[in-house]
Amino acid sequence: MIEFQNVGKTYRHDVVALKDINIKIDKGEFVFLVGPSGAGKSTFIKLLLHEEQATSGKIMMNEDDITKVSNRNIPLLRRSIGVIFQDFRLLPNKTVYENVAFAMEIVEAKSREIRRQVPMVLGLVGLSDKAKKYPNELSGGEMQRVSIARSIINNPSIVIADEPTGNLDPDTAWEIMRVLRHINQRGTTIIMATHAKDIVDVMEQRVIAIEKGTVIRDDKKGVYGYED
Ligand SMILES: Nc1ncnc2c1ncn2[C@@H]1O[C@H](COP(=O)(O)OP(=O)(O)OP(=O)(O)O)[C@@H](O)[C@H]1O
Repeated sequence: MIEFQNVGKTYRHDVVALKDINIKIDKGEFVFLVGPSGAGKSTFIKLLLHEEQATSGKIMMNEDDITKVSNRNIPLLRRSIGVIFQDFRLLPNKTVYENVAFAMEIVEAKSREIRRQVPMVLGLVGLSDKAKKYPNELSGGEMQRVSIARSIINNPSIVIADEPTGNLDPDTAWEIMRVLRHINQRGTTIIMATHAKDIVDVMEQRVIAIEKGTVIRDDKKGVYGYED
């Protein structure tokens, strides 16, 4: 469960990115975050990851107020959240298998666990036959599936996807959405910031629209609602 209580974020020089945000997201929800460029979507995500500090308010994640988390515990917080980016961010000198395994190595998982989990998760995203390939031998859709595998390998309760289909053609984008929906159906909360109108309109999931730093819509089965 995630809850924003009266959350505001003002950057330097009085740039107000978010003001008085009140949002509750339950475990297992699939949420689209939409809004024009500069509306505050990335800031919302950065606050969840503790990459930026809220200026006011509380952000509850499960039972904890993460605005109060100590520096020592930030890595632990980040581990409970998987992240997927538009530009994949894979390690070019590691194979598909190694890219995913690396996310387990940094949390000091046992080798036996790694050997068991990585093939399972690669199977889940449909990449079992690409385990030995390097990122430059993959298509965009395959690279994004590696990044999804990496995001879920440590079993986070939440996955945040920031424009995950932004670099993909429409068919490949839908492949990625099927994988994300599958992960959501296994119980993982998904928060996806996107400008992909077609995807939002067809998926009929919760849509939170942010404009000029405030939530202007929050619909259970929402639509994109913009022309771009
Ligand atoms: N580090 C920063 N310092 C100062 N202002 C910032 C910083 N990051 C973002 N902003 C400002 O905060 C506001 C919200 O930006 P944010 O990146 O959250 O928007 P966004 O909705 O993610 O946009 P996009 O769809 O283009 O990614 C904008 O006015 C932006 O210029």
